[in-house]
Amino acid sequence: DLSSERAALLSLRSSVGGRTLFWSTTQQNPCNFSGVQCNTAGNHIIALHLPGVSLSGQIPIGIFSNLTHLRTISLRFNSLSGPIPSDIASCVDLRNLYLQGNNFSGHFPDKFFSLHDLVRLNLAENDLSGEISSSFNNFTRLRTLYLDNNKFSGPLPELKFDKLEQFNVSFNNLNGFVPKSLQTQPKDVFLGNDLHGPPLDDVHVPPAVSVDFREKKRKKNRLSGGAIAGIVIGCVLAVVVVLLFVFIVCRKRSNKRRTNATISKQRHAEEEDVLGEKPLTGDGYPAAMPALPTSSAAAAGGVGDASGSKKLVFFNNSSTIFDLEDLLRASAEVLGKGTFGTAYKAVLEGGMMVAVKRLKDVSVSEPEFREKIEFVGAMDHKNLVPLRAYYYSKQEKLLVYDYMPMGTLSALLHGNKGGGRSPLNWESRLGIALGAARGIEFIHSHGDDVSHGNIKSSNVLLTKSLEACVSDFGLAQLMGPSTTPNRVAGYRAPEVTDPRRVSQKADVYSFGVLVLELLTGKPPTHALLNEEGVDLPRWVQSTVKEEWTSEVFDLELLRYQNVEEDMVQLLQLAIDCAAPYPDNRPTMSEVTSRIEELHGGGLNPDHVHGE
Ligand SMILES: Nc1ncnc2c1ncn2[C@@H]1O[C@H](COP(=O)(O)OP(=O)(O)OP(=O)(O)O)[C@@H](O)[C@H]1O
Repeated sequence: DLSSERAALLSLRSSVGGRTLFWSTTQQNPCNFSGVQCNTAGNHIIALHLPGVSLSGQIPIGIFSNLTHLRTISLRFNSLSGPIPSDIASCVDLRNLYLQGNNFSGHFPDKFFSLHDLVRLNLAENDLSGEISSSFNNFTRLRTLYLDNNKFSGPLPELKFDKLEQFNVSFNNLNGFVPKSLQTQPKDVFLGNDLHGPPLDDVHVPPAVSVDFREKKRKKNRLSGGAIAGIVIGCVLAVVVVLLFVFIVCRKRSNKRRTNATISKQRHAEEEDVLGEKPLTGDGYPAAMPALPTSSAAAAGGVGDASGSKKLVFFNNSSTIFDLEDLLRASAEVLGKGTFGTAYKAVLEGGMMVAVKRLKDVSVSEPEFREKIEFVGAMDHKNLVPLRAYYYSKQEKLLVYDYMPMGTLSALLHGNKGGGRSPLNWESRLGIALGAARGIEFIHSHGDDVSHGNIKSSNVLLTKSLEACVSDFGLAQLMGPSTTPNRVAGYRAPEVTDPRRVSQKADVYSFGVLVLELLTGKPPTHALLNEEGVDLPRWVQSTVKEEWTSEVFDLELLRYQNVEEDMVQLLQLAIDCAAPYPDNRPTMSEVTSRIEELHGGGLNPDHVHGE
């Protein structure tokens, strides 16, 4: 008897913000609906979950007319009997109705056809009877329609749902032909009826067609003489280029060895840590870029251009040029220590701000470093943090990025939730997901083997207008095998064993976890210092199962009306991205276009402001 459990229910309800009446499926006590009364607080409940809790008997009339804000009703796998309560029709916002696995009988109530927002309807495994009405077409947003294993009879009407994803009418007493609109469904969903026509009848393919097809395929696979010649010439040229490169590198090395022999002593004395490790001040910040070298010290070693002086090397896309001395004169503060070294914010004399990353443990040779960093610097996209310049000397490797004033997504999501922090609204979160997706897609567009390798919320930085920019691209490949990125455990795809070799599909997995983090407001395992976090993909899967409900979403998001459907779609995309098998994950360009659809189609300015 639920009324005797009221205290437990109340405490459960308050733990989820007073909006969800949730009865755990592990609840063993048999209970029924007699004596359940809803007070005014009940009016705010938006989801009623009572799956598999041995509810039996008929649901008394009037329960649902007191719960008119319900969006989800789940009474699956109980022993409820009698007609489907018609007062469910008073829940005008209803999206999900799961009554599967009970003994409901009688007709599907006509009153329900006014529930225009219904998205998931699961009536499978009951004793429902009567004809399937063409009024089901009123559910224009329907994605799931499960009517299987009932006693529905008569013909199947034309059912046209633009967004239908799940459909099943098998094992009823239906007869006649499968209507045209449903002929694209798989055979299984119609079995166990007296139905005819495609897809139930096999379609015979004449052999001539398949022969033609094979012939075409063979032709397609054959290479023309010109193409073969092109490939041979290309290969020869590639070999010549490689040999030339090896020759130049060898010559350079032998020259360098000779020069080193004469000046090495003097250089070793002078060449020093450009920045030096200066002790931090009491509040954790040094007053300026530590240990500024004089220009003569700077000139003593390192990069060496034609004139022999140390220089910052700028990339083409940089509009503002400053030199190493300007940078070293700048006032600076530590932004944080990452896997690859320490990041500083430097304010140059004119007021320009840059973020300087001082790399440690670079394992690759100088030419390899330059080649890799030039590749990174050439990446120019509005959703990547621009790498403006780099500096290379034996002792010191610096990377100069644009400074991103709003900091990281991680800090914004999990930073101080107390006063002074403005919550991220739905529009911003969707925009951030889209920006990050576009940035990663751009990286992937440079070749099948080009990936980011370290996607996480602390590597997504934000502009003042909350535009997302992905950072740290290409750094993992510069480091030795002992450098393992910090706090990535929760983001790393299960198949990744070497953090320096992360496939594009593994980036997609990490991106999926990042989107789950955006939607749930929860950090994944070990994403934050000293915090456990959760295995986000598993947690979301276990909470959501088949029931698309609001419970997984960040409480801050629940205040936004009418975007739940979009949130559910983004959640589904994130779950797809975090599929355990890489082949089941979408590509980044598929991901981007799915988010673009939501961004373009779903966002109504009226919906993004709170209640
Ligand atoms: N371009 C930037 N603009 C503003 N802040 C930045 C910038 N780059 C880094 N930061 C800040 O510096 C901190 C340290 O960054 P860094 O990239 O070195 O480490 P991380 O992202 O925390 O970890 P990892 O190195 O494993 O990716 C970040 O948390 C961020 O707050």
